[in-house]
Amino acid sequence: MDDSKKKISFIINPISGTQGKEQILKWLDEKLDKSRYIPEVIYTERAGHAVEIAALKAKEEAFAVVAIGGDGTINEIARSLVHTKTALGIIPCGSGNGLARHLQIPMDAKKAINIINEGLIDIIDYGKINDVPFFCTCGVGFDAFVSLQFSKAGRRGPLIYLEKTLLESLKYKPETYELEMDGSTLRYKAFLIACGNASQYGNNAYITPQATLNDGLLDVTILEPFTVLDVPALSFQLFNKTIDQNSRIKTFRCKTLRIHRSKQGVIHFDGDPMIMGENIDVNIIKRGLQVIVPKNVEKDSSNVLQRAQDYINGLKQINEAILEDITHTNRMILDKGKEQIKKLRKN
Ligand SMILES: Nc1ncnc2c1ncn2[C@@H]1O[C@H](COP(=O)(O)OP(=O)(O)OP(=O)(O)O)[C@@H](O)[C@H]1O
Repeated sequence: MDDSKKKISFIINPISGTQGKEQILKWLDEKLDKSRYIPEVIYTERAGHAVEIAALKAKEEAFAVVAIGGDGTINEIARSLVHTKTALGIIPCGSGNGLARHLQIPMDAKKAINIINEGLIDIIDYGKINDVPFFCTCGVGFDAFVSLQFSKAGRRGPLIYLEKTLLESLKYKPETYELEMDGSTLRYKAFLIACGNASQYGNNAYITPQATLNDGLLDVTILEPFTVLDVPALSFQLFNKTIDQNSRIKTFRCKTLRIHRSKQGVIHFDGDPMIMGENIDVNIIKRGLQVIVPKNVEKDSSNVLQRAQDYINGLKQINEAILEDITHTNRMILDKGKEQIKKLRKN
């Protein structure tokens, strides 16, 4: 074996996102720099499998393990790579791709393979919610609640996520939380508390717009209860990277955060739900993960046009979800009406 070549493993999550993975495998075969890398491809067989594969590769001191999946797959791989010599690579293939978008890794798999060929490494922070690592965002409240609903939904993709979000937001009741941050304590009634290592949930929805991956700090966004009138501004600002300017939003930056709530409930880490107790500790571990990153990144690549396009795409999806919901609601009202007429006729 040629010792100058580096071992690199590609882990494919077959259920991530909506895109087929066969084409990516073809491009890998065509485009990966074989003079530099000795590649292997492994498909995950179940949730959690990528944690085991990545741990084995880190033990073998492979140069990198590349996630072909979304933030959930990245989370499983990266948690086994923290504080090792093995870097994380990403070929974005999920529904949201929050970490890849933050790092400006192209959504086009061919371009993402080129970045792996260049092999430039950066070292980034990661976070922990209680003992569970996260790399993008974690949180409590409505977004955690939706991630639980989403995991049960069976179908994946951004539209179904939005559809679920709209339906559930009508029923969701904000909770009161006590927050301890670097020595001070505050109480908030909040719709959600989002903690960002990176700036977005995915799909360019910037919930912690000022977060950076190398400041050793946690960016916290608290969304206080809001009315239907606030929704257009909130959704525009979410995609426009300016949600921190909304009057319903409070933002903080801290090293450690303790969230206390009245009862146990759901949290999310990188979009995956988990039940946790009343006390939740969130903190950032500085410079814990090596990642393959693009060479040329713009300071703020999402220019006004790109953001406007993201916003319009978001609105289109929301409209489609609302239409589908209205049709469904109308159908239910109609069915109920028919039943009542039947009953009246019988009486
Ligand atoms: N072979 C498999 N079968 C079933 N589930 C799997 C398998 N491999 C991985 N998983 C699980 O699939 C979940 C979803 O994967 P992932 O988050 O990468 O995709 P996504 O949800 O479409 O993208 P994103 O998180 O970017 O929105 C992960 O939490 C992981 O545990």
